[in-house]
Amino acid sequence: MSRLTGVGVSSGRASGPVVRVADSLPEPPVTPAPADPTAEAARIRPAADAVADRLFQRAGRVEGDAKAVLETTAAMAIDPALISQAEQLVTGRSLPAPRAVHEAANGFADALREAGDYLAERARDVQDVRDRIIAELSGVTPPGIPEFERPSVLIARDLAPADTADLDPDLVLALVTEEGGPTSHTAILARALGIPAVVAVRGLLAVPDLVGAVVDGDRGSVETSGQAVAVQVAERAGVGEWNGVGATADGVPVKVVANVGSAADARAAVAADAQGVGLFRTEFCYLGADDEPAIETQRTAYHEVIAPFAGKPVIVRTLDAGADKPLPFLGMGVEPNPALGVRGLRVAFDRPDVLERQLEAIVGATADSAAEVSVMAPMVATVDEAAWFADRVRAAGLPRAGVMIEVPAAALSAAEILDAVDFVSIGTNDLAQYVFAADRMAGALAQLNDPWQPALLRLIAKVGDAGRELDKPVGVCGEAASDPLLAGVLAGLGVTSLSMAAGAVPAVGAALAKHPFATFRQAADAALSAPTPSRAREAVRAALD
Ligand SMILES: C=C(OP(=O)(O)O)C(=O)O
Ligand SMILES: [Mg+2]
Repeated sequence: MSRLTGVGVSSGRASGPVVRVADSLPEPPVTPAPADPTAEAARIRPAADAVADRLFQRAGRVEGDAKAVLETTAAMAIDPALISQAEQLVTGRSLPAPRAVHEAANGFADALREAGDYLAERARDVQDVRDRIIAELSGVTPPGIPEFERPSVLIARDLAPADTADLDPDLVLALVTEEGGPTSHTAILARALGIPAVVAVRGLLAVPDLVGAVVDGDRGSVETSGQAVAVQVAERAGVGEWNGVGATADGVPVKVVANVGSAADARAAVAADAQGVGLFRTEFCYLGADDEPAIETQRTAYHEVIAPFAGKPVIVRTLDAGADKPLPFLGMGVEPNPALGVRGLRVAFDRPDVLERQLEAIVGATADSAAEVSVMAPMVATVDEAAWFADRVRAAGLPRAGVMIEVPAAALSAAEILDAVDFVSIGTNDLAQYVFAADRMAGALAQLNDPWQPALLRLIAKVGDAGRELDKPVGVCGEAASDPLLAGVLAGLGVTSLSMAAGAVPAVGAALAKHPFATFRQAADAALSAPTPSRAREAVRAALD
């Protein structure tokens, strides 16, 4: 046995035989040039249609988040822009169809990667669609998860949502990936299934004769073996039952709400019984647009997302763009250090007109729905910025204004900021990045971006204390909220709502219902005084056992 380490992103221990997900297809060659480029180009659309049909068929057999994931991937496969670009590469540059799809899709994936953060993770989905269409064109089996014959540990470079959407949880003992980080799809999926997972395990795929593995999601370790390893499931968290009302066992309310970015996400959130929306990322409405979308276009797009939540809270986040998530119409130059540059609310200081038009569209979408809409700003650093934003929101006629706490300075001024706004929501993805000076997308720094880092939890505690003092809501809408073991800790730290991908909603709701509030307070104290993330996890497990 040899021991590898990575970042534990879902608790528990399990061991068993290994099933390895095939890597991406090899890069298709640039030659030979097709004899009839028009006929070659005409092969692309039917291949994309066939891929989409299969994904839609799979979507028809499942519900909720899995359905939304498969439908979104299917829609990506038949994206007219992707298909027509690939067709043009065949007719214009005489590339074989598989190569043309490869290049066109890579262009899209690069644009998403440049868009940074959350959108960068979508690049993986485009690659997945690319490989499916290429496999269809080439008549080979698409890469992805092979059929499981028995319960196994799934090993992969990284996992795409469409690979795993309809995975049978009874057959997957644990997930281990060489790439990915605490906010990756693998992490979200494993927590939703209640199975252990370790990501960013460097050297995993280079292990020769990997037959069995022992996975420890708490310690972030994987023992690999060339021999068969018996199936054993120790401390599998399981998902448990949830009645749809977020509360501790003794009835202290902690709202369990969803992160959404599209109408499909909103449908998945409703299907998962989310109590509302804690983060609506509106960037999607602007993506790929050369010009700023008209107010009416925005209003319609927002309405589609907000409307399903009649009588429920929906927090709409204003545009989170900048040099790291560039939008052509903002005309922002290249910055040497974009994560620290003019991004989020900072863009609105230069372009208040863009914010004003967005607020007008949100007011319209709110009027068209029966949801309880609030608005919040990303990337706020000071009390003055928070007050500036709240003034504009109220002047636009919206009843509730909040800000995200994702810059350490804002966490340290939480009480003063909460005084100026109606609520705050902690963005743990960025807060971790800025507290540890560690790019959230850098796999090599995944351990620093672990939300169990005690230094991060101490900052969250400061914000929770401020919320209690001022009796105002404090949410968490970063990926930390989707970890069921961490959920109770966050509640104990004073967090009053947790917002996450729809798939994580039932597991988090069930975890909150397992213990009374006082137990979560004790667990939170134990996590705060732990020296390392793995010791924090162990201490919390002990407190909750
Ligand atoms: C929720 C967050 O915002 P985003 O992931 O969109 O940057 C965060 O930073 O935690
Ligand atoms: Mg953020």
